Amino acid sequence: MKTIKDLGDLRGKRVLVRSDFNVPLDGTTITDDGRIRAALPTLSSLVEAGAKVVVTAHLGRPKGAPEDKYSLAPVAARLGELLGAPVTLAKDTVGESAKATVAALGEGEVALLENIRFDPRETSKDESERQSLAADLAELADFYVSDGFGVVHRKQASVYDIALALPSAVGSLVLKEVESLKKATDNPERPYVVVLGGSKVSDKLGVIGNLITKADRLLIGGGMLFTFLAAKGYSVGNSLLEEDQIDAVKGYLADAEKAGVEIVLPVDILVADEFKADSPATVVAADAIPDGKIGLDIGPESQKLFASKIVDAKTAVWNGPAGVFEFEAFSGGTRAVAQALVDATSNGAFTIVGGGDSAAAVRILGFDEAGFSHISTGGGASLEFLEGKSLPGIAVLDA
Ligand SMILES: Nc1ncnc2c1ncn2[C@@H]1O[C@H](COP(=O)(O)OP(=O)(O)O)[C@@H](O)[C@H]1O
Ligand SMILES: O=C(OP(=O)(O)O)[C@H](O)COP(=O)(O)O
Repeated sequence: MKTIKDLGDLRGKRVLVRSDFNVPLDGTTITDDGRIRAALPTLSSLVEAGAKVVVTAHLGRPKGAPEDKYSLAPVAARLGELLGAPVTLAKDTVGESAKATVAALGEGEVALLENIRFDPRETSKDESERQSLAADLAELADFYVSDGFGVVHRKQASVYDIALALPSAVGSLVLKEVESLKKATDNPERPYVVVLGGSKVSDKLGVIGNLITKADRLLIGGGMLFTFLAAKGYSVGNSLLEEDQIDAVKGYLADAEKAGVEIVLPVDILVADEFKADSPATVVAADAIPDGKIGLDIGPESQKLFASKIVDAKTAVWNGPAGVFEFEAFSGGTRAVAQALVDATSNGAFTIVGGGDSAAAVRILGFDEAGFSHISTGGGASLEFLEGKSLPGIAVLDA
């Protein structure tokens, strides 16, 4: 893979960088800027080299059309603060505003294109549509740098197709991530424990089949645990449930048993009447979630159980908060998992936290980042890497 240095003298050249700026927001306030900070080494090195830096990124999952709540405006403002120089936000992705913004860039200046997922071609399954967006992006730049580690598992126009349309290089964040994650894939020390949670259930259930062949123990929390409880025949009230995945989960449970891999499920759940910060919380047994209730966190017994299954790990990977940690009353499970990982790290384990929200949770809940061996900016991306899958946004750079 070419690095930025291999691109030669970049002074005055337009360099398009794909970053992952999918940060958590409360309205227009960024609640954790970790992903923006993680992008700084690459962006600063391009600024120092005198390049005209054009950044493309997404925020959330808009439906292929502009939506104010998914505007990258808060990101442009924060990026400007962190770089110490204003970052112009183009009003569109590859249209007139983007062209004018790029044309006005001076050497060492940075501009951000509006949310690339406002263009339906970005996530299209139709290759020719993606290629047409990549061609539009390519007109805005001389070189492409892939630095959005959190999206390298997506075969999307600004991640994959663009790398075939411009001379390309890998950014320093992607390189750093790959180096750290390799430590968990090349002969991981055992026990190897994987903790899963979060809300991207259908995405992340898919990794379990492969992880069963690699890990010794899988702990299931967050939104995905309810599909497991349903697979065991329990009712889950109004909790997050992927009904069409129940059979697949039954298969994972059977495969894990055959392979001697332990699947640890919560024994109690913190439920509420509504998905709200102030909805009163009650603890119920995992096999007795009442109708109408929503599971928003793992319960106190499960927190102890999870901690005991994490502390003796020699390699531990965690993706996906154990509960809705953004609501204080439902942050206990996530806190317990994070603390157990910190304890495992001090016992000598190699520990990885991955994912936009999981990494944000660690910082928002006040944990010292130094308590973990590696905090990855990618959740789905790091899981797919650990599964041993080829990641399109990285593989394409070797093409
Ligand atoms: N029981 C639950 N029900 C609904 N959402 C949940 C539950 N547990 C955790 N979550 C949510 O999962 C979100 C993060 O999921 P995800 O995007 O998959 O993680 P990451 O960004 O770390 O990869 C958080 O916003 C959290 O509130
Ligand atoms: O937040 C992200 O991934 P993550 O939640 O797996 O860490 C990335 O920005 C990818 O977003 P996507 O899962 O909508 O493609």
